[in-house]
Amino acid sequence: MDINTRQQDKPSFMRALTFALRGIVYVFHTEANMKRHFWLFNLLALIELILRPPADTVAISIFIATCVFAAELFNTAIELAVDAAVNFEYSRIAGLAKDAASGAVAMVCFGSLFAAVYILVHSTPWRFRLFSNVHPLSVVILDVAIVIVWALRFWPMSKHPK
Ligand SMILES: Nc1ncnc2c1ncn2[C@@H]1O[C@H](COP(=O)(O)OP(=O)(O)OP(=O)(O)O)[C@@H](O)[C@H]1O
Repeated sequence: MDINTRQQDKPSFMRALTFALRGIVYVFHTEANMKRHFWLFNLLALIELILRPPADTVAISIFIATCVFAAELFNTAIELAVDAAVNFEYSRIAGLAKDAASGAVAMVCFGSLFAAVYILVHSTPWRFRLFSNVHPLSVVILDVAIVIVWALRFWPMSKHPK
């Protein structure tokens, strides 16, 4: 079956968005590393809600977190494509392709550690600001990001067409 047949009644932007969301939800449900990234994102959000850095720092940290999610999505896409291409047979090149894809995720995670250290240093002196009204825009950004990421993580996984 043509993969576009099922959703041709929707406008192309909505169709593309539906496919993208389906891919994200699939990876959140199936990849152990993506679930780890999800909990690390929650830890980051909680620390930022407590230390309350300025909104520009929060926005950049959320962007970096989405880069980690995106890297894991690319990694999974490459793994699936490689498995489909070699039909789960052993292939040295297939193995190398998967190693390189995992390396990309490791690189982004490594880079994000520097950002985490920067945020922690930048937020000194550390004060417990969870219930304060310091930097209210930071709270708005974090709340919106948390709601979106939780929705993507726990959205029910749809069945893929064969
Ligand atoms: N078809 C294959 N041929 C040769 N080596 C492979 C093949 N499939 C996987 N490998 C090797 O096993 C490793 C793990 O592959 P696997 O598909 O299990 O990924 P994974 O454990 O889900 O990785 P990740 O933790 O990055 O999601 C690869 O990095 C590669 O070195």
